Amino acid sequence: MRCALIGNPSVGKSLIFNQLTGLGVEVSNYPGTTVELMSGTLCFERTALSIVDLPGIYSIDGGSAEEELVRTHLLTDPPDMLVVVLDATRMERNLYLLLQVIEYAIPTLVVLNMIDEAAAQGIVIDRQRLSSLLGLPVIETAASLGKNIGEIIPTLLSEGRTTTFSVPYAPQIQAAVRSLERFYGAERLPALQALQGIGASAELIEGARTIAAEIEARDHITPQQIIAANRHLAARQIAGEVVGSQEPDRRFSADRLLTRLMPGIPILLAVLLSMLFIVFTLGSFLEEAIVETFTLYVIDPFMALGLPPLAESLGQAALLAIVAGLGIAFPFVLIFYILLSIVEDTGYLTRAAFLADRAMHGLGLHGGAIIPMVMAFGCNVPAVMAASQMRTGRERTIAAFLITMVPCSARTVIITGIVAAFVGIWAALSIYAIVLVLILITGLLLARHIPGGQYGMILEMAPLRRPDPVLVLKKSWTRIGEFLFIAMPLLLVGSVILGALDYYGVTDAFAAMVAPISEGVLGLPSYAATALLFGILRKEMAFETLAVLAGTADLGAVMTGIQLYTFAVISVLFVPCISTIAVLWRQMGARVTIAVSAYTIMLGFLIGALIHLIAG
Ligand SMILES: Nc1nc2c(ncn2[C@@H]2O[C@H](COP(=O)(O)OP(=O)(O)OP(=O)(O)O)[C@@H](O)[C@H]2O)c(=O)[nH]1
Ligand SMILES: [Mg+2]
Repeated sequence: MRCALIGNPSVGKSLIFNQLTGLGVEVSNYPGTTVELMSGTLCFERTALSIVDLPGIYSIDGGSAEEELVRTHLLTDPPDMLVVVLDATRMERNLYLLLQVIEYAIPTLVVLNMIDEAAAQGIVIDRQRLSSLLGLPVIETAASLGKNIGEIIPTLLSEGRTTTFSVPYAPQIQAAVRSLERFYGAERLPALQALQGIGASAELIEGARTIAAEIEARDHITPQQIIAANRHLAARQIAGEVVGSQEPDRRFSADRLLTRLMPGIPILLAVLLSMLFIVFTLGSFLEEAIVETFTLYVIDPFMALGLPPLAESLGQAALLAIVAGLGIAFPFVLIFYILLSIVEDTGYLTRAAFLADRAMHGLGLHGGAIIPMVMAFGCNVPAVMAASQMRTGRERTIAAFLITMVPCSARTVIITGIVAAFVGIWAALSIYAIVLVLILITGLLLARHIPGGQYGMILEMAPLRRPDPVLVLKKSWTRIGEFLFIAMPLLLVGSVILGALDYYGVTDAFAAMVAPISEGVLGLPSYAATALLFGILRKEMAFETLAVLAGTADLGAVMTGIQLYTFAVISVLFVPCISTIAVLWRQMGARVTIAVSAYTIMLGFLIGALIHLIAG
């Protein structure tokens, strides 16, 4: 099934197209932005629908490049259905085009866009009346607010039809059309076009020219001018019947503030930053409290039991997993989910997604991914869980890769504890820059190479409202349950396995085995490899283990700045921590988890080796 968007310049076609298909077409407040055919696909109730964004035109019978393009498209390769987009603030001019388009007899839906702008200007349109005059379905939208965009495709498919209206042309035009039909066996539309000097059949045009010359000689006006005048009159009459006025809508509309680039983007940034700040500070506070209490009352007493070494090792690994899960991931998960439920229930999430949509498309994601992506700076675990709600496997995979690369708070501990403390603040910031660039590159590459279409996101803009605290807590709790009861057991198992490997000396053997790499290729002391391995358990354990193995907390005394920098970059990049791996496995499956782990290991070592090569 193929459909096309058609309308005057700057009525919002491309904006609608973007929202329907998820493709980035130039949207600008400048007429004539779209000068070629853009097509995209949309999946609606299991049928694929291709949509073409036609360039904006004022008339379909003129000679400009765009007009010819649109006309040829409709004649030679007609879409199955048409969406005619009208600017509700300029009905007469827009109806003029509509009246021409309906002569092509393609099933049509009329979209009255910019309905928000019309309301602001005090213009009201009698939608029902318009619909019955034209014999076509009509819906009202505000593309810039995402309003009713979700109605377009369902209405088009269920109600799109050809019109019952025809422009009352002057008698001499009707007579001319009839004789062209009779003598040349032409259809009505080609006959009308031939009278205006356009069309594919030279014979028909020749015949029409003779008739046109007669009309002009008699009436001192060309058929082309008569046809245009008749259409203008019809457009004016319809507009006169359906357009009314009311008090301009001067109500304060929060939506207008939130969904425009200005001040929408600054507001979005402020919201994201404050969410991040809350997740960070409250999360770290809870984390510290939980970890300290747990160490004091559980781990220390356990170690004091003096169990046999194997039991002690495995027990310790299990306890470490509980600390990692409950003490570190849990506080972030909890706070993130409460905040997420709040932005969702207020309705702000859809506005944020709407604003971020275009930027995220470049990375193969949708606007909705903005919140998980940003919150991953707090902790990757809830971000991965949030991303597993995405609709297509392609998006979930891309999101899994990108989210697990985002430097979470534990990785920030490494960056600040190792690099900012011993190398310098600019060096620390440069690690963030490296990681962000890698995330961008990864996103761009994945978006190009992961198969599967990019589908549009249809956002239903629920009204803004105050969230209900009870509902927010309930929702957060259900989501947290997933983490506690599904990811935690996996985390425990993984950790115990790592503990056993350590007990049987596998980790030391590993360090010895990779010594040529860690020393030769990365320029790191051999114990650094063991520290990196422990970083899998809890990211910042890479830092703590390194200090233990180096025998001092003053890392600057035992390793060079470059070594510390390399170590930090690798531990930030390579393999997400075991909690993240556990949720990845649970939510996205083994393949994605293995792919993400392999990719990040490779990336970490590659960048580490590069740094050593350049600076070491
Ligand atoms: N207020 C308001 N502005 C809108 C609406 N829809 C689109 N716009 C704005 O109108 C401008 C034109 O939108 P486009 O989507 O580029 O229009 P177009 O029809 O593709 O234009 P051409 O490609 O030039 O034919 C942009 O600045 C949009 O943000 C709407 O419903 N309300
Ligand atoms: Mg456009």
